Amino acid sequence: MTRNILMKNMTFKYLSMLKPIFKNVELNINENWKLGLVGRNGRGKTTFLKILLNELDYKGTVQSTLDFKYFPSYPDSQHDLTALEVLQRNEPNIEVWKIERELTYMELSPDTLYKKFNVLSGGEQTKLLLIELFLSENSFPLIDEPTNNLDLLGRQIVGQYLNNKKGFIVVSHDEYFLNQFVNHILAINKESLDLIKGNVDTWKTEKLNADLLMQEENSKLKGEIKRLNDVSRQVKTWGLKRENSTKDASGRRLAAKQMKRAKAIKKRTEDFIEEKRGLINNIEDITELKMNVEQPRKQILFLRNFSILRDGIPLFEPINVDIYPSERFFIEGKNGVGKSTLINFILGSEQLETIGDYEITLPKNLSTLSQKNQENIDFSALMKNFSCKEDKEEFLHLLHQLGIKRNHFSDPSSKVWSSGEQKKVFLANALLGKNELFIWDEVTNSLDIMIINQLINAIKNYNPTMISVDHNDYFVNSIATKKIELTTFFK
Ligand SMILES: Nc1ncnc2c1ncn2[C@@H]1O[C@H](COP(=O)(O)OP(=O)(O)OP(=O)(O)O)[C@@H](O)[C@H]1O
Repeated sequence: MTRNILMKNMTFKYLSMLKPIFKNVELNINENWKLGLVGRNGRGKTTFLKILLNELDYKGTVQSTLDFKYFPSYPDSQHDLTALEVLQRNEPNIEVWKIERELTYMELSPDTLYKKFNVLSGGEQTKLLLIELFLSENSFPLIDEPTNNLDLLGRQIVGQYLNNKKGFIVVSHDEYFLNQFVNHILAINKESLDLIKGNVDTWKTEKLNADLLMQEENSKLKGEIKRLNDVSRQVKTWGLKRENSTKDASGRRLAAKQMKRAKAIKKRTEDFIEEKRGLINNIEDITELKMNVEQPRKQILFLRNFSILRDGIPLFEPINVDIYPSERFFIEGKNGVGKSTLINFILGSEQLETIGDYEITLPKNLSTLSQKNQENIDFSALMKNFSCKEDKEEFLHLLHQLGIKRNHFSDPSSKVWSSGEQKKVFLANALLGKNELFIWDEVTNSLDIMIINQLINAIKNYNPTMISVDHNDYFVNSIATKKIELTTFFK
């Protein structure tokens, strides 16, 4: 007998919020589905998973006998466990050969198991934690944004891995990744939830058609609202006129009747708007993002037969690179090949031994964005850091363009920000002021596809000079003018 997740009339609201994130949700999810959970930043994807894990106080019912397991669940770094110990923490009796088999599917070497988990790369840790989810047969994995530490190849391997499993929910903004394995989509829209059979493309086509219909419906609704408002105003004016011009009792009665009618029409208009609000608001809107860009005056980067040495050994095969103003240069290569190290070297933040020749001319006004999405942003410190009121205003304005409303920011420290919202704070910070060079490491991580599109349009419009690393193929191919693939020195 297959088991299900059954939601009935489920409503949930965080205390600090005015509106509920979920209202009267009715869902029936089958345990065998490979379900992609999608939706814009801050819509409530992680919240949905927390509801399934029974960590939040919702109204209504959520029934399931499934044993939910959440990703990522990193081990406490103080315990200094080996990868094998991490994988056996919930399944102490599992045989090692079974774990090794999973490692092969993930293209990890068996000796990874005997290394300390803490020293492994982000991509390796992700793969191991995903393997852990599927070790116990009865568990139902809830996988929250697994791609952040994975390069393109890693995303393909994990995609294939998940394709061979069944029964899980995955949250991701990477559509290519999801399309490798999902067979159902649950989309959190502005005002509704869509549950469909198919992959992200199926859902997008259906959503596009629904949006087109809704746009038509919307203009009809707006016309109807205008007509009702006009009628109500007209009847009120007549009533007022009559009230002022008549002295006899029957005239006054008629005037009072007309005023009553005007009020009734007004009430009807308001009820109508309230009833249709969901329809009117469900279409996604997006504003234009502005960038303040100046071109550097000189060549930025000159590398000849260049590589960085670690313990006297080149990290990657020597490279030759020239970067000129208005070029957008992307550094590619597998996890761990040295992309971030190269960026840190260019920025001068790490003193490293090198081979070959190099010349780096960094302009004065530099925008940087680092790979780590820092947890628990200290908002009060951030706000204090603004040297003037104008900067703070510009920052809030940029956040607004990225879809974070001012009232969301009124008491920022009282909230737990979603990963995408946190990323937007860093992005807004990186967009402040006029910049000549943008050095961005993994800007697209955690951002939803609409924000990525907004960023692509801004970059195409304002033509900034960039040096960047990113694993989102769509983003890179849309804006890169030059790319280099770093390859490991020892194959
Ligand atoms: N404990 C909390 N208290 C108040 N607000 C919260 C809390 N946790 C999350 N939120 C808010 O609830 C909303 C939904 O958050 P959630 O993390 O579920 O979004 P998400 O869809 O997973 O976003 P992302 O795509 O950015 O990861 C966000 O606006 C977030 O700021």
